[in-house]
Amino acid sequence: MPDVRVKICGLRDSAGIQAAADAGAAYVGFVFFPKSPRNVSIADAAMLAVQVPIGVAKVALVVDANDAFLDQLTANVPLDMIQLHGAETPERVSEVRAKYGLPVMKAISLSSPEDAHQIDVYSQVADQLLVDAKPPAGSDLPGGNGHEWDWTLARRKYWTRPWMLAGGLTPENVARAVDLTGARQVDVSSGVESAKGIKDHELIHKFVKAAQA
Ligand SMILES: O=C(O)c1ccccc1N[C@@H]1O[C@H](COP(=O)(O)O)[C@@H](O)[C@H]1O
Repeated sequence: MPDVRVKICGLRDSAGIQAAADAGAAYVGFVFFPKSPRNVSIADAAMLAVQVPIGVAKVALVVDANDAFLDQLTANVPLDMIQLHGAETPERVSEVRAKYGLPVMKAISLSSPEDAHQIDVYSQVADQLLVDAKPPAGSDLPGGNGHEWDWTLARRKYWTRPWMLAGGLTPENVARAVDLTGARQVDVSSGVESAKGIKDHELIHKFVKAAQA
């Protein structure tokens, strides 16, 4: 069985990128959402993206971004994937995919078995899915809240698109989450931070090791 592929999201500096790559991450994520403590500017991301080693995919996370922003982003930052983490409709997913010629990963939050219907809908249009927690009440962020959820909703699902498990994962619980769900890809942000927006390199290493144990 190949290793579980890990995405370290919300990187903001060269050292964090190096730590993720050294640990064996398959993806690194840059967050473009001003309300997030992990927000990066297009200029900073352009500088960071060229430092990402070949073989590690660079993912831009955006939330209901318009074309003007995506035009600027894709013109300036060499990317491998766009992650849509807002309320983008299936039509918008198709549009972004066609216009920018990059694979699109659509985030879907699950809090009940009925939400799984969204998986079928977005599987028709997205290249990958990211299955995440519903944000806790009062949060300004649609993701990145470190909120553990009922992973049994994603238990042993043979969805037709590649998918990533996210939401409240940590070095301590990721092995259990992988075991429970059968996820072959996992995504983390808060669980590898020492404070909001500050990545901890040791936690990054521990997380990748635990995910692949
Ligand atoms: O990380 C953020 O700040 C963020 C902001 C807006 C939308 C999504 C965001 N993060 C994504 O959510 C998952 C789960 O985060 P966590 O591990 O529970 O903190 C993260 O991996 C990002 O893909």
